[in-house]
Amino acid sequence: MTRCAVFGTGSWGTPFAMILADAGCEVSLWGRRKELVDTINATRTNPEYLPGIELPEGITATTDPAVALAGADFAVLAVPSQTLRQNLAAWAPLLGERTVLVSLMKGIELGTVKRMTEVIREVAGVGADRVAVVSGPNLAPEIAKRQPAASVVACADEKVAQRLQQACHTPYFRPYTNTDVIGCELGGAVKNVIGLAVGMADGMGLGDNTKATLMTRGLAEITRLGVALGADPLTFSGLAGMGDLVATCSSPLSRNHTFGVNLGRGMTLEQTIAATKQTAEGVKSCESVLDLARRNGVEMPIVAAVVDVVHNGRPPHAVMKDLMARSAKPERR
Ligand SMILES: NC(=O)c1ccc[n+]([C@@H]2O[C@H](COP(=O)([O-])OP(=O)(O)OC[C@H]3O[C@@H](n4cnc5c(N)ncnc54)[C@H](O)[C@@H]3O)[C@@H](O)[C@H]2O)c1
Ligand SMILES: O=P(O)(O)OC[C@H](O)CO
Repeated sequence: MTRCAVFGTGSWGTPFAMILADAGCEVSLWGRRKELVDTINATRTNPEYLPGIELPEGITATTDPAVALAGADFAVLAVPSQTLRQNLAAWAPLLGERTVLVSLMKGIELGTVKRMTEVIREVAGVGADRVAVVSGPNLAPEIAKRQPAASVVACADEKVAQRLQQACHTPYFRPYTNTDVIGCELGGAVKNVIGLAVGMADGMGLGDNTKATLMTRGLAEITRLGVALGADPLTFSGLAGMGDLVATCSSPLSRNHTFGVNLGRGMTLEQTIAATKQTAEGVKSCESVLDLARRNGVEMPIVAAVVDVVHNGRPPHAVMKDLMARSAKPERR
């Protein structure tokens, strides 16, 4: 039987553990808080992140990373991106020689501008064939209700991607394989930033033309960055690109979208942060994405506008006006 360790008992780690268990894997779910771990084991629910959802029997929670990783074929990482490096440094010595590390995270590390698989390879000292990504339109509350969804499992080694695909394939979760790790990761990280921009437009009361414009030009920015970093441009018209962008930018379930709505309605950054209980990765990653783009000579005006609002305190309506005042251009260049 396939054994999986899932690190993170939050909004996505918990339903992903559910997917793996429903697909027939034995799952050990690591959490840092003993009270929550005990509650999960005692009640087979995670009342803090997935209230009202019964977890399958194949999941056992633990606070001990060594217990979680014992005999694990896959170690699935679902903690906030900016905490990965520090957490993984503690877990890496406990990894088996063949354990494949799977990133569910959609962020870019601040300062180093590294993708999560780059951080994983560096900290765990593993090759590209032992690192995979799962990314797609996967709003956790819908998956927890077992509503049909698809996703992409990407690994440089297609055979590894196929093994992971099998490990997380259920009647409600349909994973497709891809070998474009860079494209899948960038699609996930940058759509969060575009989700913030579309949320702001929503919050300002702007309509569907504005939102469609931000999404489409946002996808052009994602693709431009991806191509500069060696991704396959076709990845961005797939589930990890356009698919995830559509889900995030249109759903009130998206934390990034909701964060943007609150800013667009006139809440201050402090008020918005206080109102956000879970991880909205784009809030930090907008800065690292812009940094990554600048280091590679890629222009990302929507991402820059989001940074201006979120980190430089400019009002959303002012940055929207600036975006519209940019010089006229051909659609493709
Ligand atoms: N929620 C979704 O719908 C969804 C879907 C796809 C991908 N993701 C991605 O999954 C990743 C995790 O997001 P989430 O939605 O589960 O977030 P979350 O805020 O719901 O949960 C984060 C989990 O990490 C734990 N955590 C927080 N800080 C930590 C630290 N310093 N050390 C160790 N653990 C820590 C929290 O206790 C919690 O269990 C993000 O990168 C997100 O973009 C989320
Ligand atoms: O809630 P968000 O904004 O982190 O989005 C969740 C997922 O990434 C959607 O695929």
